[in-house]
Amino acid sequence: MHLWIAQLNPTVGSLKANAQGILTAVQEIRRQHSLDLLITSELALCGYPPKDLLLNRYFVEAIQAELHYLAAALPSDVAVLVGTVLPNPAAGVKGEKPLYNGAALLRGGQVQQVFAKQLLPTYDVFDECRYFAPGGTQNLFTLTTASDQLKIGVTICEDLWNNEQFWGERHYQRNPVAELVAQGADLIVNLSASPYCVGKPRLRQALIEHTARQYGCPLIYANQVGGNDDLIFDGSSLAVNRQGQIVSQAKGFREDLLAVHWEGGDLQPTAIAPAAGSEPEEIWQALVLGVRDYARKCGFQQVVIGLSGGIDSALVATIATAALGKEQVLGVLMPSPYSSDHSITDAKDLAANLGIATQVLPIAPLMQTYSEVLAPLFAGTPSGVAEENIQARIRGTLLMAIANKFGHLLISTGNKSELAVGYCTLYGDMSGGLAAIADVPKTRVYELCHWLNQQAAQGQPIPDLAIAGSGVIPPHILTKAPSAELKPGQTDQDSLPPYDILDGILARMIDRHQSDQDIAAAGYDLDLVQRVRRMVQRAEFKRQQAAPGLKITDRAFGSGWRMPIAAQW
Ligand SMILES: Nc1ncnc2c1ncn2[C@@H]1O[C@H](COP(=O)(O)OP(=O)(O)OC[C@H]2O[C@@H]([n+]3cccc(C(=O)O)c3)[C@H](O)[C@@H]2O)[C@@H](O)[C@H]1O
Ligand SMILES: Nc1ncnc2c1ncn2[C@@H]1O[C@H](COP(=O)(O)OP(=O)(O)OP(=O)(O)O)[C@@H](O)[C@H]1O
Ligand SMILES: NC(=O)CC[C@H](N)C(=O)O
Repeated sequence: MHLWIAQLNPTVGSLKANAQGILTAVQEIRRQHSLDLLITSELALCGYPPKDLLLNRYFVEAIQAELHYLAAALPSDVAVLVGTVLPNPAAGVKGEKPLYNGAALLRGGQVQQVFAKQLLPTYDVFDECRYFAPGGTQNLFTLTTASDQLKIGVTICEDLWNNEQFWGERHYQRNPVAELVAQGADLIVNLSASPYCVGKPRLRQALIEHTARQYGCPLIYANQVGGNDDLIFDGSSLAVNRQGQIVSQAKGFREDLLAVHWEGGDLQPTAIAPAAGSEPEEIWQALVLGVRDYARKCGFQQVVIGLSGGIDSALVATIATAALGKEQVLGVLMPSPYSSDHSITDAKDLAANLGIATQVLPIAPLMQTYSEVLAPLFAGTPSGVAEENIQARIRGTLLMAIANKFGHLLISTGNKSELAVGYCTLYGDMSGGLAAIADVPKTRVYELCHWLNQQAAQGQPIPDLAIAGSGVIPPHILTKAPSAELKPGQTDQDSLPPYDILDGILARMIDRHQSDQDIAAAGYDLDLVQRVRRMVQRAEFKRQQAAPGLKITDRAFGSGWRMPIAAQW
């Protein structure tokens, strides 16, 4: 039997385009191959996550209409299992939610059978209990072709994740995979929308291999690809046989159509994508996809970035160049009287390497005007953070003026370490529509830049990036001390602990939820840990006004981070 995975990049809400994508996939496969069943990702018709669009009755009705249109438009001899929202017939009874997160089997011009997700993730970035009711247990169907008959068990993303043997603990009462195997499934399929974070593709693969081995049941895993707001979906769909060996594997971070072949009672080897790259390569691909899709799906072609000659803006400009093309990126250099000479030369060297256009807008006259206007009010006070922040705010205003004038998207450059402790200026360097590296700790920023330069030096390809100059990040950007250059001789380490120490503390505090004592026990100074926690808590008001940031870690300051602001704990 010829089973296929459609690893597609839906835009949330673009129902017609998403349905057309599925139809085109069917046509493309059928031009050269046989196709018995096509499996899409979770909520492929409306895109994942649709969030509160689901509270709109007309949106839900439009999805149903599109589902029936798609069923009618498909060739009648092909079966398609499409991820979609379904009405819950028991809506309203004892407070039941009105919808299921489900899948519809389209065959013979109609919706032949429907299946509902049973385990609804409601943690981190997921909020499915807000919209959906958990499904029942009727999730099997039989696929019959001239040569074979196959009992297929349908699961949707989280349904696969409650594996007590794999995790060493149980997360839900029910285990949909075990139930389907007990009901006689020959094969489990999983329609997923599983967002990326560092290490997630490997974790998923291990879970899938383990599950297939544990139940002696082959498994097909179809994941969404693409960026949707803060989330990046890596795809990395795959199929494993009953021994848990990979038989088909799709590309990561790209759309792909993947053949999965069933014969002799098991899945047989077909297409294996090249092995996953290194961790920096994976993060690089995620960020490039995240920036590209955010811009594309919001309707932007060009972006503007403030280039300080520092490492953060250098990395962001490089990501944007790979995401959108060098002609689509404008770097703006805005020296102040406190800017070092190298802030200009390093930024220009970077722009030459990337082949992007630059503009220089000196900000001294504006600083002077601000100072004169504020002089009567500020008279007799020492110059301090307020004056320093004016520089950042002048730059933010100029960048937003350019964004407005030319219809560009302003990409802000703050990293996770700064955002965590509030080392950034509201309405200043925090201005912008997308915070590309907001979930990348400063030490990772360095690691990514070193990786880029290493790839270039060794003549190794960097996915999506064609370098115009001799290298990528000018070496001086990597070696100089990080500085906001808001007053003479300033460095980040005047206000913050060294970044390797700060990031070590932050990873334990934020990603791993450790107490100050736990962190101190790992070798960090308790006073410093407590100071960092205070900074993190105090900066919540800034984070809640920040542009959305692309999630690449286990715990990002985005939709999965919900902290009070006016709180003291
Ligand atoms: N809970 C709360 N809710 C709402 N608003 C609150 C607030 N707490 C303070 N505020 C307000 O926020 C103001 C403070 O925030 P803000 O004006 O942003 O400024 P602030 O945090 O005081 O200063 C910015 C810091 O970031 C550093 N910086 C700036 C720019 C770039 C970089 C870099 O390296 O990239 C570093 C800079 O050197 C300075 O240490 C307060 O004056 C107050 O008005
Ligand atoms: N002289 C400048 N010209 C243009 N943009 C600037 C300039 N200084 C700061 N910016 C913008 O403000 C952001 C914050 O920069 P700042 O130098 O204060 O801190 P940083 O976190 O070390 O960032 P970077 O490593 O990019 O310098 C920069 O990334 C850049 O987008
Ligand atoms: N959409 C989902 O159900 C995703 C939940 C799942 N644990 C994941 O991240 O892969």
